Amino acid sequence: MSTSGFRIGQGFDVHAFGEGDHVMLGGVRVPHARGIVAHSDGDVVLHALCDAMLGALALGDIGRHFPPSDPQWKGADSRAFVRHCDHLVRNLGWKVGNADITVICERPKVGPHADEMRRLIAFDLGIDIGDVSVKATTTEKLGFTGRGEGIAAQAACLLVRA
Ligand SMILES: Nc1ccn([C@@H]2O[C@H](COP(=O)(O)O)[C@@H](O)[C@H]2O)c(=O)n1
Ligand SMILES: C[C@@]1(CO)OP(=O)(O)OP(=O)(O)OC[C@H]1O
Repeated sequence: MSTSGFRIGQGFDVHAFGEGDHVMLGGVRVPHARGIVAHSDGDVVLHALCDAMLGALALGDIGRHFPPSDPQWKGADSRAFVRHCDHLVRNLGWKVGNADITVICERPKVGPHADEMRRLIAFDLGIDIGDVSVKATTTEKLGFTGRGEGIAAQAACLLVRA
């Protein structure tokens, strides 16, 4: 592995909408006309972030660390996945320097909840809220997100020496 002072990672996740009245996004319960189909709480923001953190150190992906076949993770709070990834990263001598996350959906509107997501993520990573960015975009009604069939998120993070 490189001995330089930085490692970069990126992650991407998609979940389908299903029955329910809310979606978990960045640890925040966001009211919505649909729920999420998933093994865990289906938080695409946190799943993309975990994959970015794991990817930065070539540690595999979220499904390797928390297999969807394992009943232990049924309905799991995805904040626990983030904290676990943070422990892994810190045990190897790194921490998240900053993270930048984009949520992709027509609805729900993410903007009103973005700062609370940033606060929770920064807390779980033990970093400053100014080092966590949460943004959103529609796909202008195109594709599966545009048709309101599901929601996606992508994340980039930079790891720095702890
Ligand atoms: N689910 C979403 C999608 C978008 N936003 C905010 O609206 C802005 C415009 O989105 P476009 O896709 O039309 O460019 C976007 O920059 C976000 O600020 C949102 O809050 N939630
Ligand atoms: C998070 C895990 C946990 O079992 O399951 P899901 O909630 O279905 O989410 P996914 O993004 O498909 O990632 C795989 C799994 O690690």
